[in-house]
Amino acid sequence: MSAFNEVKVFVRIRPTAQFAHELIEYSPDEQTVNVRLSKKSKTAVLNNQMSSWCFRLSGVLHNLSQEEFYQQVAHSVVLGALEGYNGTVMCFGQTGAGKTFTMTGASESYKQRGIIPRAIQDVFHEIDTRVDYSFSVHLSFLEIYNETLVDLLASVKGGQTKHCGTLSVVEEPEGAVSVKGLSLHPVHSEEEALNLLFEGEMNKIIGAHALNKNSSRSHCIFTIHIESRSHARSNAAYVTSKLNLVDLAGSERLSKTGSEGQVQRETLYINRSLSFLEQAILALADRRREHVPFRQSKLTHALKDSLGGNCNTVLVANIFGEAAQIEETLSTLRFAARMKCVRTEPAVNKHIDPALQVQRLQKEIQILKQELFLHNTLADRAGVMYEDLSEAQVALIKSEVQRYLAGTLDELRIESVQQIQAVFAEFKKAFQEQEQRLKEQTSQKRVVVEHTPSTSDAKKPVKEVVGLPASSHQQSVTLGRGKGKKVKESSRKNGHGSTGPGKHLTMTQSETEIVLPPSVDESKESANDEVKMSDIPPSKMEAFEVYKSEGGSELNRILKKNKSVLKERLTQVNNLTGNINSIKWDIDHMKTELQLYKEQRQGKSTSAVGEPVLDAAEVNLLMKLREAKDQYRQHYTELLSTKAEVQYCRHLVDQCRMRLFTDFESWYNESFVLPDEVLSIFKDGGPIRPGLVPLDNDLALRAPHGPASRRNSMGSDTNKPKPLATVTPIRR
Ligand SMILES: Nc1ncnc2c1ncn2[C@@H]1O[C@H](COP(=O)(O)OP(=O)(O)OP(=O)(O)O)[C@@H](O)[C@H]1O
Repeated sequence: MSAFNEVKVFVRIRPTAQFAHELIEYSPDEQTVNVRLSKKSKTAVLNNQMSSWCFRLSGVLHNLSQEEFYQQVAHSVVLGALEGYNGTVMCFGQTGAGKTFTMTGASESYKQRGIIPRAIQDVFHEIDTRVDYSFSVHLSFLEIYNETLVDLLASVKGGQTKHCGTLSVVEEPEGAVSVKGLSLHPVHSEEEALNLLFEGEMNKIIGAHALNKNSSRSHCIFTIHIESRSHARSNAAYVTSKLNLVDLAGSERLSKTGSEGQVQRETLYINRSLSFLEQAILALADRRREHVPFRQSKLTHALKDSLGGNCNTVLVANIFGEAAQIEETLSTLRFAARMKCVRTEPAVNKHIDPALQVQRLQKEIQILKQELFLHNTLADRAGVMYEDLSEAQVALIKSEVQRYLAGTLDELRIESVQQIQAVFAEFKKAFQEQEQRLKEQTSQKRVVVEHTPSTSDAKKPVKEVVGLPASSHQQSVTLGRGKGKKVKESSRKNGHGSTGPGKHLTMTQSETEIVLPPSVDESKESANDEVKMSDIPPSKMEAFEVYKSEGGSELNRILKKNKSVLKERLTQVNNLTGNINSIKWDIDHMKTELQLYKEQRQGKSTSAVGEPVLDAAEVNLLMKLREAKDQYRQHYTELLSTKAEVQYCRHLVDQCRMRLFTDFESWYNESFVLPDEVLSIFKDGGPIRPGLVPLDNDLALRAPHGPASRRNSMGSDTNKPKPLATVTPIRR
């Protein structure tokens, strides 16, 4: 079935010997009905221009047996219901046109049985063939009489109903509707279901009528509720559906039927509810309409999900074929044509059984745990636990986190997700406690006095004082632009008591005065400081220059010194390399010359013991060669040692630079970025302690000798050195 379906609309013409062929014509394709009203027609109330209508429908069914009619109209809807699609088959039309005959059939003949008994038979027949599924079927039978909901099976035992009292239509999630209080009767066979149908039929309200001696005076909705589950073991999903078989009360004209009293009252109700049904259909057919007035009557409300929901809907328009009824026939066909424009969106009603789903998931967890155990065993982590942590384990994690935050524990051992969660929970708790403490401290310490400046005060600078005695405000504070981010004490700015970069910044007015009672420490620290304020923090470049000349001057001096030592050592390396290469060249040259001497001497002068006799020039050359080799070794050793020094110097320069940057960042954040509340946490002490770190004199390159031992004391060198000049090794 497609995503969107048009409602299928069939016309059924009640057989008659006086069929008005001159007025009603249906085409051979059996999908079109033409209605003509001639001027001569007694009942014609329409003008000449509007005397002919053509209605295109899903089928015009005339002289069809009940079986043929069922197969064409209802069989596919019944099959859909067994698949999980809701279905509705509804008969509409004039009193006596054959709605009940179509829906229930003639009681005197089995062959003449209508859609409901055939649908029941179809359902149970299909259930028998679908052996892979288990089905449960329930029935309900609702009557709407004079806008009152009546349970036609209320008197039957064994029904299930969740609510007692008056029946009411209730809306369920996703646009479905149900009738609260309506009894649902489980049925296991066609016979059981038919018995309930007959029982309900007996309770229907029927009255004698001019056009029908057994006229239905109410709307009746017979519903087959189907639930099916696959026999596949682990399948927690199941589908449900409702098959609504609706026999509407007949539309009629009071004037025509001459009804009086009770029947007249019923007729008024019937006509009113059918008129609301038409309005709902009109709204549904017009796709631009957002609101559909379903709640105007019990009938439209009860049929809400059948008309505009996820349902396969079929309308049977029952008409007379006689000339006398042509106006009602026209009106029924108009309704049918509108209904054909309504679209529904059939969808299978899938559900998940929570109990089965839990069982399935538990089994899955079990398997996953086994797999995890196997994996951990193979990865040598067999001891890792995945169960909930015990109180003792939680307490241990808590103490470890506290030690970690206090800095007495370097690492937290994490082996499972449970642990991670517990650790994070502890972190969160610690953070919240700290925050709470902070709030309490702030509320105790801070007294904010809002001050609205008088006209005369408006142009004067207004003061903001942080932690200073009231008497010292005026001398100690100059104000920023008002919306300024921070006001910092200069002692914090430079970290070593000197004036920070605040002095470079613009000072203007603020509009509030905040007076704080001083703490002892704060008053001590700030009493002599001139506080300068700015609304925008200085650029980092600018601030860095200031920092290097003030708070970070000592570190900067050491860095510069280290750099110059490094430069000196690099020059030495380059000089030594040059020397070594030139000695090597000399050595090679001398070796070539000696080789020549050796060749010239070949077979000539030898001593008494057979050794070659060297001349003075050759001896001289040999001595020079030895000297050059000694020199080479000496320079080479020196080069190695200088290179080691270069490495070490480079390491220290990098460390100095890092330290300068880190300290600058802390100083910058404390001076311009971090809120006072955070800074006060640091002041009060605690595990977190960013900020200025005392200078470490070990970073100074006082005596760059013995590089190996110093390098060890500084830890491993992770920075890559620049390549130095290379030397050519000599063969010894
Ligand atoms: N297609 C048909 N073939 C044979 N008989 C029919 C057919 N349609 C209707 N009838 C007969 O017409 C009479 C009236 O039909 P029916 O009771 O079904 O009308 P109705 O539309 O339900 O009327 P009401 O709205 O008053 O209940 C019945 O006796 C019924 O057997």
